[in-house]
Parts: sequence; C-alpha cells; structure tokens
Amino acid sequence: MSAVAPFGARLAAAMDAHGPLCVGIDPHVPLLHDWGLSDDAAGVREFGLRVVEALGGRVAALKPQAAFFERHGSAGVAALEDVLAAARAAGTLTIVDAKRGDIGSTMGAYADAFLADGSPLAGDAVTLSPYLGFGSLAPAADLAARTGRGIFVLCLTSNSEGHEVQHAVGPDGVSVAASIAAQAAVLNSGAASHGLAMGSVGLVVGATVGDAARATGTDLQAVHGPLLAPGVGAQGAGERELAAVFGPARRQVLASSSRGVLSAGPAAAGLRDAAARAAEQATSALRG
Ligand SMILES: O=c1ccn([C@@H]2O[C@H](COP(=O)(O)O)[C@@H](O)[C@H]2O)c(=O)[nH]1
Repeated sequence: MSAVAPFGARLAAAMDAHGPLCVGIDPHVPLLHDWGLSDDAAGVREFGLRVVEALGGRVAALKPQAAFFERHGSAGVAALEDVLAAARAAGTLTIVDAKRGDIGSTMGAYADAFLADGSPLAGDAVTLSPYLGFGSLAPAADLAARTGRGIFVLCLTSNSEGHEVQHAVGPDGVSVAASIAAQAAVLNSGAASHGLAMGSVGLVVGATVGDAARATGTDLQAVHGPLLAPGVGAQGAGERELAAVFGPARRQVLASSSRGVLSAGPAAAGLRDAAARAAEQATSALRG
C-alpha cells in the first residue's frame, strides 16, 4: 500500500481547488518558434519549464506529451524528466501522455518507467492503450495501485479515425469502448465501495466525440473514475460539447487543452489568463 493518497482522491481534490482543467505541455515546432526557442532538446526543456513556472499550483494537472520530447532522443527524454521534476516540486499533478500498450511482460517494464517510485519518468498518472487487450495492462494497473498513481486508458479518442476500432462490436454485442469502460469500472470498484469520489483508473474520452458514448453503449458514469477529455480548444470542443458528451458523468471530467492555452504564451501572464479562461469554461460546462 502506498504512503500517498490514491491518485483519484488527489485528482478530485485538485479539481475542486483549481477547476476541472488539465493543460497539456506539447512543444510543437511552430510554438517553439513563436516562443523564441530552438527545436531541440534544450528548447523543449525550456518550453516545459516555462509552462510549469507559469501554471504550477494554478491548474488541476499538467499533461506533458511524451512524443514531443522523445523526438529529440535521449536528451529530449532527459528534458521530459526535468519538466516532470519541476511540476513535482511545484506540487502540481502530472499525467504523462505516453499512450503505452504491449504484452503483459513488456507492460511491466513500461509500468516501471512511468509509475514506479523513484523513476525519473514517473508522473502521477500515465495514458495507456488497451488495444493489445485490456488485461495486458494489469502490470501497470497493479503498480499504479501500489504507488498511489493512476492510469488513463484510451476509450473514445478525440480523433475521427478512432471509430473503426472503438465503435466495433464484438460477438457478444458489446462495443470495444463499452467493454473497456466496464473493465475500468471493475478496477475502480474498491474505491466506490470505500466512498471515494473517484477511483484511480481513468478513461480518455475526447470532448469532440459527440454522442459516441450513447452510440456505443458506454456507461461513463459507472466507471467511477476520472475521464480525461482532450479536444478542448484547438480541436474545436468548448463548453457546449463538454456538457453534451459527458451528461451525467460530467463531474468526473478533467477537460484537457494544450495548444488552446499554449498559443497564449510565452508570457506567463498570457498563459495564466488563457488557463483561467479555459478553467472557467470547463467549470461552467461540467460543474454547473
Ligand atoms: O484522444 C486523444 C488522446 C490524446 N490526445 C492528446 O491530447 C493533446 C491535445 O492537444 P491540443 O493541442 O489541445 O489539440 C495532444 O497531446 C494529443 O496527443 C488527444 O488529442 N486525443
């Protein structure tokens, strides 16, 4: 058992304190240029540290997108480690958006990288892909539970191409998305029975997916875990879409915006204003 409170409880407290908004740290090349930074490991490191400096302690969570750091090789990965350390020092929860998924024995190694105490790449939670079978994620779910961390499993992603996999229906008549949500609910059942607001096993459900939950028979409320909702801002979703997609599950939602906030940089004041506006909109859509 971990010495820290479970991730779901820590996230619920952070959402109550700061509003249901997560800001993504996605150092796209055009943003690096706009911020006067180089497209190399030093540039993405500085970008990430500036975001942490501006928003640490002001938003519920930060979500570094691992791909933008990994494209610079080992120095980029070291930059991601530094950004995670800075967020940890600022007391802000981090979700490493790495979307890992593999056979169980390899999943154990991914779990050690992203969820083990003392790993420099560990945040408070990591995004995972269930398309090698939800059960293959067990090593990560187990380690997260032992270390007080969380996982977010892809369920209904914000991109339109996700339909062909996630809306597919199995021989039992259950859609892939509904099956993933039901298996996450099983992992959160202990949290529900202990009266915790949310378990530590979350889903990724895009704010852009319209009525996909209903269409696929996916019961989001029953998951009893956090619902990470990318697609806010640059991908076109706003207050109306958030309210429509999540309905009665809306209090579990952590809206996520990257470019929508980051394009207001590099000045800290601009980032703070943009994040505050996005948090107000998310609050109005999800907590009203
Ligand atoms: O379904 C998904 C899952 C993850 N993402 C990630 O979120 C951000 C979105 O960035 P924006 O600039 O706010 O569009 C990015 O890191 C994606 O990889 C997603 O968009 N959809």
